Amino acid sequence: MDGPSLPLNVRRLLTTNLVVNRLHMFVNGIAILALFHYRVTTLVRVFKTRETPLLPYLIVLVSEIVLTFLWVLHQAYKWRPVKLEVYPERLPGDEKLPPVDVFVCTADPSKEPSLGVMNTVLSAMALDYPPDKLAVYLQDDGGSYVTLNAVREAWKFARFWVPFRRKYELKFPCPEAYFSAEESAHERFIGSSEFAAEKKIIEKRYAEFQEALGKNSVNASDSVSRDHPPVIEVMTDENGDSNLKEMPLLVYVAREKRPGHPHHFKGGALNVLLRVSAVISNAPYFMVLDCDMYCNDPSSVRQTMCFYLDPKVSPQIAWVQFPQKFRNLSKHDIYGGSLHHLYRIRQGLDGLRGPQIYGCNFVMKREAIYGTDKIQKEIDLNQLKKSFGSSNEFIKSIFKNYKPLLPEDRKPSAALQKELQLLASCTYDNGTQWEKEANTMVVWPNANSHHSSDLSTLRHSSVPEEVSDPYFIAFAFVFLSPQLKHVQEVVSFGDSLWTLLYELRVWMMKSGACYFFALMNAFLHKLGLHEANFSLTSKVVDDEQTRRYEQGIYDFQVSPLLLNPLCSLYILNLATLILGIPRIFHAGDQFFAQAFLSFFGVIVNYHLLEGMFLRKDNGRIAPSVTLLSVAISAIILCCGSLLLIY
Ligand SMILES: O=c1ccn([C@@H]2O[C@H](COP(=O)(O)OP(=O)(O)O[C@H]3O[C@H](CO)[C@@H](O)[C@H](O)[C@H]3O)[C@@H](O)[C@H]2O)c(=O)[nH]1
Ligand SMILES: [Mn+2]
Repeated sequence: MDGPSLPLNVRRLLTTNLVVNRLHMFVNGIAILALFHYRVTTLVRVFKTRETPLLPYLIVLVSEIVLTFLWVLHQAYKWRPVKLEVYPERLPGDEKLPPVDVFVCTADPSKEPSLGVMNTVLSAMALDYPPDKLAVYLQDDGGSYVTLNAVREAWKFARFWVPFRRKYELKFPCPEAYFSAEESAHERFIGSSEFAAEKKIIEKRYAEFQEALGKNSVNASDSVSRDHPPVIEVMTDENGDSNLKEMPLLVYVAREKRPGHPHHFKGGALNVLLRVSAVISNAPYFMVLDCDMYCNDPSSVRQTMCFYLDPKVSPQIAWVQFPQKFRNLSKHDIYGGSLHHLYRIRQGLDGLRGPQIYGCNFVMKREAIYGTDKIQKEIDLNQLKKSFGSSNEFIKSIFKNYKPLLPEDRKPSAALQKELQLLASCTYDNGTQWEKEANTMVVWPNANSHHSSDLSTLRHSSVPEEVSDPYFIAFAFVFLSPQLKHVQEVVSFGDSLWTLLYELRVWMMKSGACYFFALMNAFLHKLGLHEANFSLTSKVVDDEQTRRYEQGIYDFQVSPLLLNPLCSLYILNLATLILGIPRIFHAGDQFFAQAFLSFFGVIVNYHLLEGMFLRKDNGRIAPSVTLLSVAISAIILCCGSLLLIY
């Protein structure tokens, strides 16, 4: 046995990366300063002599200030990269582990097929954790009987899957992943005939389960209701003779929905889950999963306990964030779906005060989100009601030693049912502090909010420079050094060089489309002209799209609104390159840098050119989008020429 003094987690400094990062920061910083020196002196000269129009210089200066500001902020990610290591095998015995509640959110069985959602639920139930300390809640924002039936089926299948996973220590807690993974052929008990026989039975049961869900999912979209009372069902065995202690708790929750009542999307769903679970299991920790994010490793919750049970680390942390890992990525990961740039950022954040929350796949302290570590015993009850709403039971649950109300047979008493109806009602948190703070805390769509940190100096040099000018070197350096740094990061992370191109493309596409609209949204929201909105991502697999993705062909079947700015920029860039070529021949190296940057943009984003003009398949950019973009870029080009004249 390992002695108690062995650490549960270790923070290893990535020294080589740290040195490379800081050196790069220093040198690149000096080059940026040189660039600003050049800019300011040129600007002063132009201002005095008025030899050329002033405006383009000012625009470039402002964009450079913004980019430099972003660059400086991003250096935090690189300041102190560390790697966290955990040793779950050193954790104390099961009796000392704290309970954990798992929250899974789903919203619409026609866009989020039941089989996938139930696989997420099953993967959480099959985690390597004491079953009497694990409770899985599925919150159904569709209020759909299709989902409720699917949970009942999942419970039946889980009765076999959970003990099977545990008995044979399978590496995949998610049945779908287990049955489709090649690695499952290397499981520990693969040689045993008993295992083989049992596996066969489970496989058959899984096939039956799949079939049942298939039948159940007919009319999935009609089953969705936006006007219904709360429905909460704790799964249990009807005959009551089996040993429930060996199964984690499984609870279906559909919070009340009424037209005209804001429901705050996933944030609202999580709030209801926090309240409902408080009176059922009230675990001090909760894990949040999106319905398509199954647990990939049976030990994941144990891994988080390596932080929470470490008395030195635990008081300083509110959550432990897992990386999101995607299955079925194609060889050419054209959309950067591996999210490795986020992994790299995480190493930096771990070295500071820890990562941001990604919106799912994290384990959080209940206390941290309640803010209750500050509550003193003597606090006034009315004060608490202002924060936590009117339920006495919920308020009692905040204090230590609270015993949740669910009896051992998992059949809620009438009193508990009444409490649950109250806690899952859509008006529960009206007027409370909770409504003001917590709903907005989780609801903000945070996907796509991460920049690829390495690239923000990309467009730094963009105004006439002669190759022979000494400042040209500074410009060239500021352009090249982030690219080289990006190469170093990608390669040292073990990714292929293609990743460079794909990450660059995704970054440019996000900048030209997503960030642009996000900015507009933020402005409109500030002006009160726009309500926060959320449209559910469809998880239904489209064969044609999958085929294109496998072949590394971009799919442009998205809203034209997103494509227009991107295509207009591309065409603009292409046009200036073509129009500028004769000038390069006349004026020689004076335009080299400009021409090179345009050329770089055209080449990196070649997939847009292809999508607009060369492809014929359904995934191409619609001709109407191309036409509109040509028109927009022509207008910008004309305006630009006018600007240059004055
Ligand atoms: O009204 C709603 C809308 C969504 N969801 C659920 O929220 C999750 C995320 O929705 P999805 O459409 O998959 O959003 P994505 O853009 O893929 O998700 C990103 O953005 C979300 C919102 O910030 C984060 O929660 C996710 O972790 C992050 O991956 C899913 O399980 C949904 O079922 C609800 O429960 N109620
Ligand atoms: Mn999602």
